[in-house]
Amino acid sequence: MSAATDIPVIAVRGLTKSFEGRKVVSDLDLTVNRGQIYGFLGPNGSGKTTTIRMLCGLLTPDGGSGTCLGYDIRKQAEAIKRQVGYMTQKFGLYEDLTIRENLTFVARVYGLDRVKARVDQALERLGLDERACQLAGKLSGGWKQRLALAACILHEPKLLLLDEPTAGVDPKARRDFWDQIHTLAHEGLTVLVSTHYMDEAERCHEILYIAYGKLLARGTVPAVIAAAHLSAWSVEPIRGDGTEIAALSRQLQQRDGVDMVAPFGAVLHVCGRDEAALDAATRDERIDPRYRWSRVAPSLEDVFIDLMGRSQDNFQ
Ligand SMILES: Nc1ncnc2c1ncn2[C@@H]1O[C@H](COP(=O)(O)OP(=O)(O)OP(=O)(O)O)[C@@H](O)[C@H]1O
Repeated sequence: MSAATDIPVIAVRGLTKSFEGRKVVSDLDLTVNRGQIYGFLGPNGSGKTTTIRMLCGLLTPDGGSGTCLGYDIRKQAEAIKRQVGYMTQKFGLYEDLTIRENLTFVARVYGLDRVKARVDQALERLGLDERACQLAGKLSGGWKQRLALAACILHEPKLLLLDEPTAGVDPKARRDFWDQIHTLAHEGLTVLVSTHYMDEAERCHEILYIAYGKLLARGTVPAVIAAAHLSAWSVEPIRGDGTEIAALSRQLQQRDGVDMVAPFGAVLHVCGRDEAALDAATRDERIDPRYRWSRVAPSLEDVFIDLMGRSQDNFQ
């Protein structure tokens, strides 16, 4: 049976997985549409990799059901694996083989047909053709990731599951990598990508924020920010050596009405879910001449820090 095109690429309900008696993914519902880029965000250990592995048939869920590419995630794992490109955090390339040799090797290991044509196409799609003869071991981190992505699309998957593909890669290379992801999405590929970088989150069509195994927020970046109902102030020290701002941060964290305090360089962001309570809680400090307080729009990072704090409270 082949996957129908009008149904969601991923449609799962109630996904649950425990390790050693501890729930790491809890009752997760997820629907993903074709040609879109979904960013999977959340603190370390929140269950992103586990979810990705359940979706592509590498791990069987303890509970829940659904389909990936039209195939049952419990019963048709092999069919799913054939149509999914999965890029793990660590790609095992052969350093003493060239880019082309690496791709040819991967194509042969997976028993693909038309090896040369597939490798040529992957090289071209990812702009690797001019470097095809370079040794993989001599590539920068960004180019290595691009090679890993090329290896993932050799079998022409319909869905890419990318697990922190740009961890440790410099900003320019990350931007280039994201341009590639967008090109692939334009060509019809659906992408679910986990990341810890806010700038990458902002390049997704939708983001999914997961903490302690629970999906806490999803939607476009503006929708996720709006749904958090956060009010925010930024606090800038006018004079002093910066030690006061650390003390101020500690003081404000204790106050009712202040839900989140986070430093961004020399500036402090102070947020609350109840605007009146936040304003009341910070009234005295806002007239302190050592600081300049300005009302700001909450950033995605503010929202994530707040969500993380809240989920931690629920978890403990
Ligand atoms: N095979 C396993 N056996 C036991 N525990 C596991 C196993 N795989 C994952 N875990 C645990 O499950 C939790 C969730 O891990 P997971 O890798 O899914 O999180 P993550 O959100 O991808 O984290 P990160 O952002 O650090 O990659 C972690 O506490 C991890 O230690």
